Amino acid sequence: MSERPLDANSVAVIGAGAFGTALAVAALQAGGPTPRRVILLSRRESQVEDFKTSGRNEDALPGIALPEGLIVTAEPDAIEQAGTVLLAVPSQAQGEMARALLPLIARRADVVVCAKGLERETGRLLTEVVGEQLHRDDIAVLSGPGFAADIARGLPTAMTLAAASAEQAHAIATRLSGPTFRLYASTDRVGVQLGGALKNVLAIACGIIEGAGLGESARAAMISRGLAEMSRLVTARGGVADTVRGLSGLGDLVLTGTSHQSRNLRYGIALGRGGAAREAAGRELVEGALAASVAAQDAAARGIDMPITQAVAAIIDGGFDIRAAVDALMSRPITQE
Ligand SMILES: NC(=O)c1ccc[n+]([C@@H]2O[C@H](COP(=O)([O-])OP(=O)(O)OC[C@H]3O[C@@H](n4cnc5c(N)ncnc54)[C@H](O)[C@@H]3O)[C@@H](O)[C@H]2O)c1
Ligand SMILES: O=P(O)(O)OC[C@H](O)CO
Repeated sequence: MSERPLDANSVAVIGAGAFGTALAVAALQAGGPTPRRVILLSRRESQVEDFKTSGRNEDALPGIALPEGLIVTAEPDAIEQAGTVLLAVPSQAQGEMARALLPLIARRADVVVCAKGLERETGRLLTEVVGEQLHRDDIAVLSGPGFAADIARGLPTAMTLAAASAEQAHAIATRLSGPTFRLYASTDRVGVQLGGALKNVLAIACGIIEGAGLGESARAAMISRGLAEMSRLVTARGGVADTVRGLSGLGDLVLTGTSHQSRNLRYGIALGRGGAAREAAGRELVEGALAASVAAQDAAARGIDMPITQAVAAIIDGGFDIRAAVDALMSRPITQE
């Protein structure tokens, strides 16, 4: 890690996809009257050139003009003095990205995971994966309901920032909150991350229900019972059950499970209409399709009942068709709510 002095007013966003670009816009606006230095690190020089000529990131956020003052670069050295580092690459790239940037990230910088998922091979939380690479145990996480396009357009959005201590969570949340982007502080990194990973799986289930024409009552049942599953895994992994009722659980599940802006929902709709799992995602990132099987395996290993997550995983793996999955869910023994 870099020993250089920190610039507390500087924010580096790693990954110039939809969410990274939106967070860079929010971070710039969060500065208020104090000029902020916000660096958006892309891995593609062509994207940097496009931004310089058009003032947009047309690949990631089509039609949205980005504010002046944003520094978009493909030069990793540019992040060296950043006081806050937001890792906005997909879940499975978080560890490798942290390893690559280790020499550049300042030792005292706040590092924030901004992806929703679990490590595919192990089921570990992304804060653990990144922490291992950076030799730290104080990696924070940002999660909750917020579409990148809404955030970048300046529509009102609220999300959760969870960190190892209440002081750190409050400091980062305050630093990144602005006129239209509001962060709530939490110390439940387990609950917040499991909420983000599992709501994607449950949004796929909502999509399957919609695509297969199973009705809105089924979707409401799925959201409630999905939340119950989420709560069981959160508790078993040492998180706080109440967290699932907040922005990172219920809030994000309602958003992702009902809005056609969601890639996870659209993927589920394609599956529900009979599409093959391999083709349903197209070229889009569908985090829930990666998280479903690892969450299902984790639940099974812990002896936790997560029938919806298990059904989604089995449908994606081709082990279950939708009719069989519905029959299996509806014929389970009657239990207490
Ligand atoms: N898009 C949203 O509305 C939104 C909102 C909240 C959270 N998220 C989360 O943010 C994460 C990123 O999503 P996104 O929507 O920005 O995706 P995206 O596909 O728009 O962008 C991903 C970016 O990461 C880069 N990237 C991909 N693989 C990489 C690798 N191996 N190494 C380095 N860079 C790599 C890509 O070039 C791209 O710029 C996901 O975990 C998602 O769940 C997204
Ligand atoms: O497009 P999705 O399904 O990845 O959802 C984006 C965000 O996670 C919504 O909060």
